[in-house]
Amino acid sequence: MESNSIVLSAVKAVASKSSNLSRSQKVVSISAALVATLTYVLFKKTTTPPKRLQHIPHVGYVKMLVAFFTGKPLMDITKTCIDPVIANSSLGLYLRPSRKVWNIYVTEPELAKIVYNKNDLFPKLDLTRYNAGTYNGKFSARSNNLFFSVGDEWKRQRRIANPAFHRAMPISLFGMYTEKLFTSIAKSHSNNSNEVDLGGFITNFTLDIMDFKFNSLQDSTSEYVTMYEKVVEALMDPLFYFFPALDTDYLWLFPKRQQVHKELDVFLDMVQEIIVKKRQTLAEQKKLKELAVSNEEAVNDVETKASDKDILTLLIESAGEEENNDISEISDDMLLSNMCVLFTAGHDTTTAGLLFCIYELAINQDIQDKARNEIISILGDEKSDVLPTAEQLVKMEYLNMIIKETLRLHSPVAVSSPRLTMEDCMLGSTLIPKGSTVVIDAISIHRNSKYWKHPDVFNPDRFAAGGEAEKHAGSGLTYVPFGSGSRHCIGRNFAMNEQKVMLSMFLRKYTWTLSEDSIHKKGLVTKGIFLLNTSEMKVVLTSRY
Ligand code: HEM
Repeated sequence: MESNSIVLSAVKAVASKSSNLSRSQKVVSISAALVATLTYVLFKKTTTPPKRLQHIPHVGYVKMLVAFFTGKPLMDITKTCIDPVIANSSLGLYLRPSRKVWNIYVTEPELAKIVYNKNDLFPKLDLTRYNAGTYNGKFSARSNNLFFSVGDEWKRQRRIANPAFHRAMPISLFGMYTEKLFTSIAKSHSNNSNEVDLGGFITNFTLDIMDFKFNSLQDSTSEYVTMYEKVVEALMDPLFYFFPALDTDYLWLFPKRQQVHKELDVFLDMVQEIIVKKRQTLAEQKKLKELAVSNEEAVNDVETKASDKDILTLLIESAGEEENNDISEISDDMLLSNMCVLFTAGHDTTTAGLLFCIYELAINQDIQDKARNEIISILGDEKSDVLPTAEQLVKMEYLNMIIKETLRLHSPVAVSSPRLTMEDCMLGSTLIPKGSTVVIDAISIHRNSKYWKHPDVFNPDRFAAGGEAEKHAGSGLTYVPFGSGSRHCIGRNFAMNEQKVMLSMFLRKYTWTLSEDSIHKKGLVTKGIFLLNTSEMKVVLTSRY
């Protein structure tokens, strides 16, 4: 029945039964009936997918919302709300509610390949307009950065950023910060206990790698770190994410949130200051280099080696090259916007990858031993830290398989950003109407038992040469932790190398098991819905030297 006729029949029903009531009683009854009916109609409208999508099975709106707001781990939500829907459909698609729309989620590798590869038919949805004025909109959901831009602006952003990610890899920087990580871990358990919560340490390690002069490994209570932690918490707040109007038009109702907005302004000013200082340093280095151009040694003194350069330096330098400009002419605002997006895209994801890996190695001691043996065969077993070289990293095949398997089983980016359907089209056997939003469900693809044998089991051998993963060729995209197509993760190699350096040094330095009172004793507990992470990783560490 149409909404109008529901309301009319409700009013008629009340009017017919209220002939004995006084006029004011009648007004009250009819108003109450109207409010109740309108609420029902609105509820029905919100919780039911639109007609044009009703041929695709959907997950329960209320069930999802409750799970979301009660902070249930994504795997629990997947098992209780999503898996049953997928199991009862052969389409390889299902619907899931998002803020104002129902997104189409893709679970079949063949269909994922079409969506990722046909960028003209399924471009990334411009999310910035949904976030205008919100906390996320001020922080990173802006049209002048690589992650959120679309169309020609995105092409320009990608061209600018490409050299920063592909020309040089800061391998020595990763090793240097791993040594700092060891020092700060050693300081923390001088009290004879070997139990360490690695959550905070790894977070600080990956923050320092972004080299915002956070110096979090030395001072985990530094102003930047404290501010940044608050920023992340505020970004992930489900209430304001789901109802962005509360973050803008109705912000006056939430004094605490207003305070959080003010804190963000201070944080952004601090990052801006870092950018200004970095620019000054680079400009001074450039002048010194010009002065010393005839003197080989002096040039080497002023120039930072590519393998030691942090991401901000690389970004400023490659932007300067692309614009064919002096570096002082690149917009500060564009750098700020990109640095903010790299905080979440590059830092949280890698932290999660490392922590999930440490968890899997803690509960699979045989795999930990085998990985350590490989590392020792490459880096030796001296009783001191060894910083691996790029050539040595290539030889760490088993460690590579472990990282890949971790990213399959616990993909930190659980789902892709939404894509917009530009024309009515078929995805497999299903009609996708123009204007629908499509999302790749990496978690479900990675656990699809049609392709992955015993998908819930951690088994790095899947990624051995000639192993299960290779046999999927021709089955579409069965493995998408870094996305695919033109908008695949630009930081993929950066993240893989960062993890390899840290884990190889960590395996040489320590053995570890999961702590008895770890929250993960019965299985990995994650937080987040789109980006997965964990707040705690308590392990018992034994130093090997
Ligand atoms: C384990 C670590 C990482 C994982 C699992 C990961 C995953 C992903 C995924 C799945 C996408 C594509 C999203 C989509 O298609 O909607 C993506 C995009 C992106 N990632 Fe990563 N990422 C990681 C590390 C990094 C690092 C270290 C950086 C930078 C320092 C980075 C920067 C980006 C950027 C800028 C994009 C957007 C690219 C574009 O749209 O052109 N990521 N990442």
